[in-house]
Amino acid sequence: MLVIGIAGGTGCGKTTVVNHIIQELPEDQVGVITQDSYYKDLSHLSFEERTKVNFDHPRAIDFDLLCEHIEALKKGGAIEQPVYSFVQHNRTKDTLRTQPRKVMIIEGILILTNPKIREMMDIKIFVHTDSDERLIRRLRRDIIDRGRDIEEVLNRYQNTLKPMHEQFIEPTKEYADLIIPNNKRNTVAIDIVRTIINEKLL
Ligand SMILES: Nc1ncnc2c1ncn2[C@@H]1O[C@H](COP(=O)(O)OP(=O)(O)O)[C@@H](O)[C@H]1O
Ligand SMILES: Nc1ccn([C@@H]2O[C@H](COP(=O)(O)O)[C@@H](O)[C@H]2O)c(=O)n1
Repeated sequence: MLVIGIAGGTGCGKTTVVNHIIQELPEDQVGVITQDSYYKDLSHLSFEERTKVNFDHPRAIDFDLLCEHIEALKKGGAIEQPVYSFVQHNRTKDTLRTQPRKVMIIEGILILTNPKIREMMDIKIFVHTDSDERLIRRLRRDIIDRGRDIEEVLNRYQNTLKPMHEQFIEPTKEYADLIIPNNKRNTVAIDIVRTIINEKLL
């Protein structure tokens, strides 16, 4: 199994890049795991309390479960990937049965902060987009798709997101084998990653 990690700050375009990469690749040979599915279960907190959680700190992620799942997939077993609700700030009761594939892509802001997960990756990619562009994209996306308003996004950006990005996410660029500039849509980089994957699938 070829494990590809795709990291980068919020709004840099990780999900979009992954979707473009897997387009035209055989569905039964490539799988995706998203770090967002592994936010810790916060059912013990009220909704109000959950809105105040720092979701940009590595401790917000259940890395033990993520590691366990990657290990299981590598051994050929299927996993039950949790399904996350950004509206509820919590895991839902649903899970997504995820089968092992020849190529597994793991994407998320903090995936390169964890040494054990880095070890399990064959290729580490960091998607770079300037912070002003990321904030603009995040504002639009969170208001349209994640049930937020402008105040919520800007407060979170100033209070936790920006400092956590500087402390934890940006430094992981150093671990990347490949940095994809994504201020504009980068079809060349996507084609390169697709070529690498196609070689593995031959
Ligand atoms: N290269 C790009 N140019 C313009 N908009 C983009 C680009 N890549 C992604 N977007 C948009 O930015 C928003 C955030 O992208 P997304 O892929 O969800 O980022 P991430 O997964 O890194 O948080 C989405 O609305 C997406 O359509
Ligand atoms: N309940 C939550 C959980 C996470 N976030 C934010 O999501 C960002 C990571 O996801 P991307 O798709 O943008 O990479 C992260 O910056 C968290 O602040 C949230 O807003 N609410």
